[in-house]
Amino acid sequence: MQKEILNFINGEYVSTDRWFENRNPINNAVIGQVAEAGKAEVDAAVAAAQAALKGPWGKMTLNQRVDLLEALVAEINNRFDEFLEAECADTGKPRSLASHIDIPRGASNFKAFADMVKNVSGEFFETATPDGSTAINYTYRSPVGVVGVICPWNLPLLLMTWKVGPALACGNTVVVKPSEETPRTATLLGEVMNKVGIPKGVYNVVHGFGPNSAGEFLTTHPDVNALTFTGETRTGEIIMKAAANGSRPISLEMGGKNAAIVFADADFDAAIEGTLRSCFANCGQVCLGTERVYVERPIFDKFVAAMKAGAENLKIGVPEDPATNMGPLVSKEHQNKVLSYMRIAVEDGATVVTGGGIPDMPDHLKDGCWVQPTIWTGLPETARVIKEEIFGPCCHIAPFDTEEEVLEKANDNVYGLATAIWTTNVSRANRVAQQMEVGIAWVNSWFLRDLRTAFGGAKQSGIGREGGVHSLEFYTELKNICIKL
Ligand SMILES: NC(=O)c1ccc[n+]([C@@H]2O[C@H](COP(=O)([O-])OP(=O)(O)OC[C@H]3O[C@@H](n4cnc5c(N)ncnc54)[C@H](O)[C@@H]3O)[C@@H](O)[C@H]2O)c1
Ligand SMILES: O=C/C=C/C=C(\O)C(=O)O
Repeated sequence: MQKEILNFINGEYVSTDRWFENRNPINNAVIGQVAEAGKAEVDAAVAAAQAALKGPWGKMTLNQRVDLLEALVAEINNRFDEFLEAECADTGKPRSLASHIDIPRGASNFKAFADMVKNVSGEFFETATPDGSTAINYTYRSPVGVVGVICPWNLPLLLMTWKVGPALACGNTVVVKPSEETPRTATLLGEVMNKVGIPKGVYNVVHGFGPNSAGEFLTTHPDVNALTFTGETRTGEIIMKAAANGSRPISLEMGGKNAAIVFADADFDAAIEGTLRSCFANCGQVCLGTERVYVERPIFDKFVAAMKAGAENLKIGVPEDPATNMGPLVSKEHQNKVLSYMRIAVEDGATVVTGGGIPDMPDHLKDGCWVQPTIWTGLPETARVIKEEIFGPCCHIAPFDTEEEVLEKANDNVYGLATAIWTTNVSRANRVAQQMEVGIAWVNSWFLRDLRTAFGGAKQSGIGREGGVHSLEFYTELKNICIKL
């Protein structure tokens, strides 16, 4: 396990004289030191990214780029176990989860966008001209240039490559600022970039924090042509303001307070399995996860009882234990935030169906960032744990009687990222999904991902859509060329 985690600039690992701690959330032990990038390092990374655009990378054909991206996929898979160990060390998440979601998607994101750029077509019009002749009009896409990529800590490799994949596929270069909580896999990817022959300067990594650190230095850098961010809405607003200087495009994937809606005619077992996953997977640290569950009254009591049993059956433990279903939260800071909401729920009069505190852990894990999977009922819709994003393994379950009522409640939130609707009535599923004010609606499923589909949030959950051809809108500059014949 790497003890010193360095920046990756212009194809080389770069140290600095400022270090911050890298901790493992299962026991909060310091497992490494991270070299914090200052303004000089961010300037060097941006300059390297600019130079690469004018160097071999900028001169490559689409097919040459696609071949390199496909080589990236193969090499990430060759080093699968190293990425797995690094991701689990940073996050404490179960290996069973990271080996099925985080690392495979870390590779397949590159494949998805290599395929997309290979197969996407443009526009062509034959235009009659006033002089009786014709002209042809067609579109041509160019890279936007240097893309600043700011990433969160919950799915570090997946969410970083979800941005770097299309950016590189479209011929851009990137400067990545991973979360300070989870620096390892983005750093390891630098070795893979060098190994497969991605030219130096195409992929750069600068470590640090937000304000007055690498994050701010990157988002305010005048030579960064576009900014893509995934993280909290408040942070996204700050970055949006920074992007305004120089009128730079932004792509924002932000917070959520997602609702699951369970109708009485749902496949009960499927709804329980899917809702348990959407509430507790990744210790509830998934932006698409559920923190509000609305259940049609006839099955409410049975549903709450089944959710309680499922939550209490979750094995909380360390990544390497194959029986582990749920790991810790990412940090002490986040653990304190989630525990504060558990206190707030009780103060507001919630019935604690299960959880609400810290699980008993063996002595060697007692200092970890653990929290119990928690279910509440009985709160009014105005309660803070129903309005505010907690980003932990907790949900409030409430009954409803009509479609109109549940739509009103589910949509009454500043966020609008995702929803999961459980019903066997397809017409109702379609009707309800269309009326949900979100970017992503799953029916009888959750987190089922086709990377060609549009992905993003409505309201305060995001700006823009990425995925498939939708990523072209952000990662390319579209030009119309008109030739008079
Ligand atoms: N919509 C999505 O697809 C999606 C996906 C994952 C996570 N999220 C959201 O992310 C949040 C959890 O992640 P987080 O705690 O890392 O978010 P965060 O906003 O605290 O940090 C995200 C990143 O922004 C950086 N940052 C912070 N302040 C900055 C500033 N002023 N300038 C530049 N960079 C700055 C951080 O260092 C980090 O790398 C949750 O709200 C979750 O909903 C959304
Ligand atoms: O925590 C948020 C998860 C986001 C997932 C994706 O962006 C994806 O699946 O592409």
